[in-house]
Amino acid sequence: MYNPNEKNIDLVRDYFPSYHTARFQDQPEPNIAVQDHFLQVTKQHANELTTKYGIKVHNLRYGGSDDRQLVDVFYKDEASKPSPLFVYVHGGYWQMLDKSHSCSIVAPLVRRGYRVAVMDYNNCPQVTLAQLVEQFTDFLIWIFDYAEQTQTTELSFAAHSAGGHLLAQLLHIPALISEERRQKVRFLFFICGVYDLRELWQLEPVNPNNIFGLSAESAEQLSPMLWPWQADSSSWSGVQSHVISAEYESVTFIEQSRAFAKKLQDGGFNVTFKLFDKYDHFDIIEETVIDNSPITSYLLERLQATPKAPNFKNKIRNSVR
Ligand SMILES: N[C@@H](CC(=O)c1ccccc1NC=O)C(=O)O
Repeated sequence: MYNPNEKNIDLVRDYFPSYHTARFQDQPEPNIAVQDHFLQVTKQHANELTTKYGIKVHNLRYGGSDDRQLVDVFYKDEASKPSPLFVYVHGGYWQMLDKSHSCSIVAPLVRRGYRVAVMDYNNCPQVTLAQLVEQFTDFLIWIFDYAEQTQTTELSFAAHSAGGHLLAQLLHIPALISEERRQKVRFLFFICGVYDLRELWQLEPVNPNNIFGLSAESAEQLSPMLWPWQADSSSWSGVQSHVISAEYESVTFIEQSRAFAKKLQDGGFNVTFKLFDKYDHFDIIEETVIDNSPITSYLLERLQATPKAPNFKNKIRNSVR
């Protein structure tokens, strides 16, 4: 947990998920091997969507003109058929990875009738973290517009690592998303995220030359862990959040997820916390490509539960009157 008096020399290690894998222990540098493997297999998953599985894709743009404010929407039949939409936000400490490493989850969901939007964003230092967060909120507005235009029945989001920090914006910004739009949202999956920037922004290996453009003050302002969550949770009562962590993560990462879930819960949100055995920061995403892996089974079981009845609360209230 955040402790300004902590002089732990291993703090950097705590903020480098690759050091906590239990795989590749026969390699000279397991932390390098695990990241290389992640890049290689996730890229393969992306390539196979069109070449092996015949999944179609629309390449769209949510902002900018020649930068990375891009979204790929994957689908089986028609892009605008009434269907649920699932959005994936990748991680990479706001400075690495792109949508070509972010498609592992696509095939299992498209097979089940989902459209899956994989979004890209400008990384630091091209933008500061504050600018990136602003561009991410542009994306959120865009995706709700898109959902309306394409007969989306319901909307769910998953985000990995630094992407979880970005996704927290959805629940936070008052009036960003209207009541009516909020009712379209069903599930948020926060997978191995970071929610407190107070330590990490000061670590040179994580934030070299302060490419995030943060100060002590802005790091606090941009930390979901410190936001006043009570403010508008009632308008999100139809949304279920699942905060997920993994056994082979640092204690710091596991505790950030646990504490974030607690914050949401104390703020009145519907939330669960789950710690997956055996996964590390990377294979928990790699295995989303497998239909019956523990992580995909978990996601599908929740996504495929009975849809919520519209205005369910009102109906109950009316019936007891
Ligand atoms: N350099 C980091 C890499 C990293 O943090 C990372 C890699 C892929 C996906 C997410 C990551 N972390 C947070 O977004 C490490 O060694 O673990």
